[in-house]
Amino acid sequence: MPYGFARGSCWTGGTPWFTMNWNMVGRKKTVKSKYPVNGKNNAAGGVINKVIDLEVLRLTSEGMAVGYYEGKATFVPGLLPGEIGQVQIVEVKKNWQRGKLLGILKASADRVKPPCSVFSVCGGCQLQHLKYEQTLAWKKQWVADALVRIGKIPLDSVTIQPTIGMDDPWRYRNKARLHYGEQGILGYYQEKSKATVPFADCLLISEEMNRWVREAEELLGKGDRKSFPQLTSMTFRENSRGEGMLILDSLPDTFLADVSWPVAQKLGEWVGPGKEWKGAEPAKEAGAGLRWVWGINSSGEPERIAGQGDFTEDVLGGEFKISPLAFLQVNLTQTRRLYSTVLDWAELSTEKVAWDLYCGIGTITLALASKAKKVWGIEENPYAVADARENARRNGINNAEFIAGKVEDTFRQIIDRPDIVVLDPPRAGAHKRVLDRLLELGPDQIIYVSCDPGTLARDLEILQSGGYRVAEVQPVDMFPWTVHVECVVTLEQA
Ligand SMILES: C[S@@+](CC[C@H](N)C(=O)[O-])C[C@H]1O[C@@H](n2cnc3c(N)ncnc32)[C@H](O)[C@@H]1O
Repeated sequence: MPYGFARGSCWTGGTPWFTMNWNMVGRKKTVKSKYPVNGKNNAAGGVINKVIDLEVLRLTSEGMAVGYYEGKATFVPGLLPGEIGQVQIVEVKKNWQRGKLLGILKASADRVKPPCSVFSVCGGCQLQHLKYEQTLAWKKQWVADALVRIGKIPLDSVTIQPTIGMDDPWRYRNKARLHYGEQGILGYYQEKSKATVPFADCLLISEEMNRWVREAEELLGKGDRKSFPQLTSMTFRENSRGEGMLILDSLPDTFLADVSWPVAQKLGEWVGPGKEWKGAEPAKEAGAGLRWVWGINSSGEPERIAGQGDFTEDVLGGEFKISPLAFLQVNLTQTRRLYSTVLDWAELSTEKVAWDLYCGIGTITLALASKAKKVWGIEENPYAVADARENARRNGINNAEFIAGKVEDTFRQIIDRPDIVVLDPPRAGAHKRVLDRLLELGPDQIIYVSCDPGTLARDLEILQSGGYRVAEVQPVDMFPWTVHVECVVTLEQA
């Protein structure tokens, strides 16, 4: 799914740092090691159920505490560096073992009480037990470790800035994906599990979005869900004006063919009609509140169920239309800081051509276009490309051109050589063909935006081996209280 609540770990996570190698952030080999849940294997020299005292040295990239017991790396959730915990061993492997925390014997001065009542079971946040400033320091360190260990980039050759944090790091998410649990209750998934965690108030989303979740449960869950049992999950999005969009996943074809008319009518009454539903109430006045309901049909296409007009967001002074399946960064406050860093670092002039690869709805593209001679954007999601073209029109930009398709398959359609390339790939990083092409073309500057330090470092090593120098790295806390971190990196010809 191209949208959803950022769950659990980054994809390099789960593997202890000491066993990480290039392949583990490579393109072919998928890392499956995710601390298996049953602990039957004790053929590796450890003792299942043994209770030990463990001193924690550091956190893994998944936020898991790690210390050594009799020379064996031991992983435990819930502890912090410097702490000593009483731990029961639940799984033993040749090189590592996993434990369950029984109690904290020595607490860190950086420990805080997690404000969320379901923090210990929900897979959404991993760091609510650590002081916010320390989470920022830990994220900078995680980026530095990845650059050194995976990217082979000497730390004395690059400036890594402190992580840009938030003044108020709560209720920042503009999107949440919920799953049905027992009795039609909506919740997030638990860490590494499909079991749902119901919640009364998720502190990462607005109070308003929390209310929509509860209303959706009433309308679509507890009562009417049996009219469309295939509906297993849904996504809410909210813009900075407090307007909301609900996207229902995997609708049975019959839903859109009116069989579930009572449900559709309820949705129409909730947000105002979109389709010409029989007997629907007139559309509500525009304004804050849930305004749109879309369904994803069995072909994976979005269909409007209720609400009129477009879901839009204001980014750096521009107005952007966002289709239900198009990507938008989940934290608008930090997105503005991220994009401002890109714009500050981009050495652009009206003589220069820029490429914006993996451009989404064209947010970065259009910001670059106002300073450049011409900007080319490439994006594979057809709905996002249509939005990008519409967004250029709405914002009066006529020097940006968009290509629909995978970057690795379409970059040769761009007829202008770039002076500067911005790339913002998904978590898996850039395709090797894309990096090779950049090395062939040799733009003066490459700005790499990434949400995964592991794949970022892997790709930076390739660019560095091909003649670029990593000049500066700016981590941005796009996902407070989680182990995720966003980075902007500028590279110049060595
Ligand atoms: C991290 S988002 C960045 C989007 C945009 N730069 C922004 O800030 O909103 C990555 C984008 O790359 C797109 N994408 C993923 N794989 C792609 C590929 N191989 N070629 C082109 N676009 C791709 C996704 O659809 C998504 O819109």
